[in-house]
This record gives sequence, C-alpha cells and structure tokens, in this order.
Amino acid sequence: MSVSAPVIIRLLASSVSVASRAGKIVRDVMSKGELGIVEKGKDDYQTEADRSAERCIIDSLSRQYPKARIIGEEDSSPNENEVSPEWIVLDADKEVLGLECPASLKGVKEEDIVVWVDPLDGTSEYTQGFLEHVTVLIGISVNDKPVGGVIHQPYFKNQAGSEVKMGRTIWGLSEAGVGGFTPAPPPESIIITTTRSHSNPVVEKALQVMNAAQILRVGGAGYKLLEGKASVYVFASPGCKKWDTCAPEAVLSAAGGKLTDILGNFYKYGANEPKPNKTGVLAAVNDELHSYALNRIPQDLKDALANK
Ligand SMILES: Nc1ncnc2c1ncn2[C@@H]1O[C@H](COP(=O)(O)O)[C@@H](OP(=O)(O)O)[C@H]1O
Ligand SMILES: [Mg+2]
Ligand SMILES: [Mg+2]
Ligand SMILES: [Mg+2]
Repeated sequence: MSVSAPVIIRLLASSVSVASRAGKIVRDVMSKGELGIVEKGKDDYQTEADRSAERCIIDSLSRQYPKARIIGEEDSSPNENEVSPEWIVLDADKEVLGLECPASLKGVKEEDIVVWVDPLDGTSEYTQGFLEHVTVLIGISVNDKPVGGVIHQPYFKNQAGSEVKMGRTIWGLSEAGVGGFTPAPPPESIIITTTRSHSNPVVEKALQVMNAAQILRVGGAGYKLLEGKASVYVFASPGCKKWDTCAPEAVLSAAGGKLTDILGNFYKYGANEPKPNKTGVLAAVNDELHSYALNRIPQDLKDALANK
C-alpha cells in the first residue's frame, strides 16, 4: 500500500477491501445455516454473521489505524469471539488508493477520524431470507461529518458470461464522487422507500403525506439508498443509529444527495454523539426532492419526534 497517500484515502481503500471480506463471512454463516440469533431488544436481532463480520472489520482496521476511533454496532468482544487470522485483511483497493485526495481532506490526521461500522445492515431481512436487502456499512467521519463511505452488497449478483460472481462494493468520497456503481437518474414520479420491518403509525403518517406514486418497503438503511428505484427515503421514527446512516450519507452526498433527520437537520458523527438517530431519517437524491419531502411533513409530527 502506498504510504504516501493521505490517511483518508488509505482508510477508504482499506475499508473497501475489508467490506468484501465481511460480506463473504455474511454469506458463509448463511450457507452453514447456524445463524446464532440473539434478541438484543424489541424487533432488534443479532446473528453470528453480525458478530463475526464486525470482528473482521474492526480488527482489520484498528491494526492499521490504531489512532482512529472505530465504533461498531455489535458488542462482540475479542475474547468471546476468537478472530480467525483469515478475517484480517490488510490490503487496500487499488482504484481508491489512486484517487486524487480533495484538498479539504489532505490534512486530516488519523486521530481526527471516527469510523462507524454496521457489519450487517438489514439483520431482520437476513434472518427472513430477503438477502438482497443486506449490506455491510463502513462510514468515515471527520469533524462530525460523514466524508467517506463504503456500502458492500454481499448478495448482489454480477453476471460475467455464464458465471455469477457474488457481491459488489460501492464507495463515496466527499468532493471526489462515487465508485462501484452508476447512480440512476431520479424517476419521473415520486417513489419513496422506507422500513419493511420497523414501521409504526407515525412512520405511516409521514408516508401518507408524500403524495408518492409508489412506496417501496425494503430492509436496511444501506439498501434503500442503493436500489436506484426510489428517490426519497422517509423514516419518521427513532430506531436507526449512527452506524446505519454514516456510510449511506457519505455515499449519497458524494453523489449529490442529502440525508438529514425529519426536521431537516444534519446528524453529527463525532465519537461522543448519541448513537440513536432520535429524530428519524429523511434522505433524497437531490436538494429539490429533499425540500419537497421536508415541507410535506406536518409540523406536529416534527414536533412530536423532536420532543420525544
Ligand atoms: N425500531 C427499531 N429498533 C431497532 N432497530 C431499528 C429500529 N428501526 C430501525 N432500526 C435499525 O435501522 C436499520 C434500518 O432499519 P429498517 O431495515 O427497518 O429500515 C436496521 O439496522 P440493522 O439491521 O443493522 O440493525 C434496523 O435494525
Ligand atoms: Mg442491528
Ligand atoms: Mg443497520
Ligand atoms: Mg446491523
């Protein structure tokens, strides 16, 4: 790996490589069929894949970037969950390593970085067999802002002739753009995406007011922004956490979109910020659609979430 590349570029390139490895762990646990499901709370599950993929990502990154703060969704202590040497990934994606670092990120130091890791986003869907909804998320933030993100889809099917290769990895870097996919132009009509497994009456009310042509209910924060069919993501509820939105926000904003809470405020991604995204999620592929959705949400609903 080029030691001369700025740390933000090296970390993004390392994150792209380790996300694929974590995706293979996610597929391997499913193929073995022993999911080891633990109920963390109401409608909130963890599997062996969440735990192992998290160890793979956190151990691999913390060995290379010991001064960065790395925060993962799952509490999987190394003692309980032995790290197999084949889970340690020290290579870095060559395409990302070759990127020109934006001037504003060249001086970032390792200790300025907070990494938010969601080893398996869409756990409910994973346990129920909606495997294409599952993603691995690694979000890189500096000064409270998501500046880099990796979204890996372990079950994306790449057709190469008669052969199918599983998995693709999408990345985004502030002021540099995105890679691994081509963002589709927004659909003509308003197509909204939202939760499949964590709805409630307030979530539904915020959807009703959107005057949408279609509502797509899919799992995971990562998948909603990738699917390419929807242009707005509305989730008027607490439940998502910083590791759910850091990588998606970085990728979306690098592609010209915007992710905020339901009140239109940006979340902060510093290490000491509260983990829950208490005031929901509102994301859109461009500013115009974001403003449209924000203006449609009734003030009393915004107030209710803010005062919860
Ligand atoms: N009410 C709730 N309780 C717990 N987690 C919630 C939740 N609402 C949303 N989430 C989490 O936010 C992410 C996106 O939710 P959804 O798929 O419902 O849109 C999921 O991440 P994980 O699967 O990584 O836990 C999900 O668990
Ligand atoms: Mg979870
Ligand atoms: Mg998640
Ligand atoms: Mg998760």
